[in-house]
Amino acid sequence: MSSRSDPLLRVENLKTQFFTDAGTVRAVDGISFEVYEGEIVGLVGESGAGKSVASMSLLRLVDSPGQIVDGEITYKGETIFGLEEGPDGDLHEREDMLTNEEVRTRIRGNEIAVIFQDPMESLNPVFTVGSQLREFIELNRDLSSDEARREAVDMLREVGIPDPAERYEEYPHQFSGGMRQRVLIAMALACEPNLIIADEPTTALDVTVEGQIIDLVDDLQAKYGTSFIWVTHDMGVVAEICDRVNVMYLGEIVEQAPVDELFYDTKHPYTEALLNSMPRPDRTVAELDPIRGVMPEAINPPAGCRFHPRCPDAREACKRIHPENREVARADGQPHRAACIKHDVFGDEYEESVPLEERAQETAASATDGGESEGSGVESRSQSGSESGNTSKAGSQHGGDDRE
Ligand SMILES: Nc1ncnc2c1ncn2[C@@H]1O[C@H](COP(=O)(O)OP(=O)(O)OP(=O)(O)O)[C@@H](O)[C@H]1O
Ligand code: NI
Repeated sequence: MSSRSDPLLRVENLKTQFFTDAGTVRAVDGISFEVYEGEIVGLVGESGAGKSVASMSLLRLVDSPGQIVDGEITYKGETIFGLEEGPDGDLHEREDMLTNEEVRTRIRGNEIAVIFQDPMESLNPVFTVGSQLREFIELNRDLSSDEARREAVDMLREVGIPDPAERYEEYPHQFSGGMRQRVLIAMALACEPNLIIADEPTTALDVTVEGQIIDLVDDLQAKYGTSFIWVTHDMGVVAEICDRVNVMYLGEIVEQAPVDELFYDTKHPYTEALLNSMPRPDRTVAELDPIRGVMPEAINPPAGCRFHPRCPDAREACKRIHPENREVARADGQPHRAACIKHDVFGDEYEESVPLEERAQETAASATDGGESEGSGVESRSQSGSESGNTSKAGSQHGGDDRE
């Protein structure tokens, strides 16, 4: 991995929302992360966590009713997205922000390419695979048609398509799912981008083919030094391919660490739960421990820590303190960040707080007792008026609607 100079891509406090009839969906709610040259950065989390919306936001590909409402996206020092406060006090797009035209012609494809889960959405069924690849190269790379054709065949070979000159003449439906995904990788690589965003590119494939594609990406990454953002819900894939990982939950990054750290020194209970629910060769299916409950809607996230209703470690304080992401450890000179108040850097409110599970049991016990006291509930109420950590608006807006 390259040295930690300037990151290739820097995302700061990115927020993307959908304005729907049912309300505002806070799909991406203040995430920050970096991608350095030559590294594969994972974006992992359950369905609905905001991984795809985050990825699309990076290229300003979010469609109405969606909109990036805050934050900054910088690529090689250029502002893909940025806001500043105007004289009227409102936020405006910054002057140095690239225009739509600039993003489309200079950034997309050439600098940052995208690979999606479903290749059929990106390939046109009525043209041959080769002609589509050739045209793409021709358009983006100032090559003659013949040169582009040669390049296209080379690229097909490069991504492991056997008999590339013959397969060049075939249509997308004549390719298997794995082969089509290889074509998309060829297309993404064709303009020699510095960064490829891959959104669950192997999810629809069977495990063997998935493994082959991952090996291919690993090889190509080593050869071309391309950086990747790899979106997946699968911790196994993360372990295989990523250098650093961002774990997303309900629009937020709750843990951020180099991959080995994430697995062997897990700092966030959600990451822990994801790891425990992952099939592993050393465990039987019966030992799998699915994450309890389902992720709530991004339209009305729980107050406090968004994971607290499902968290085995949750305490009373977790219901009201919305923890931002803080550095809780360092690994090989890199930060290990987590958004969980059980860590010392968040102070001792967690330590002093009553575990939620215990409280529930006590309340149940005192109820059957005839309820002679309010039990530990009293204690929790005396802790009101918190000051720390409440930077989020979520707390006040949705306070208490998740109590029961
Ligand atoms: N066009 C849209 N209109 C309204 N809400 C949307 C739209 N697109 C996405 N969302 C919402 O944004 C949130 C994040 O969705 P996103 O697709 O980013 O999740 P994801 O992590 O990629 O999940 P998956 O693993 O299923 O792909 C979800 O609550 C989703 O319902
Ligand atoms: Ni997605």
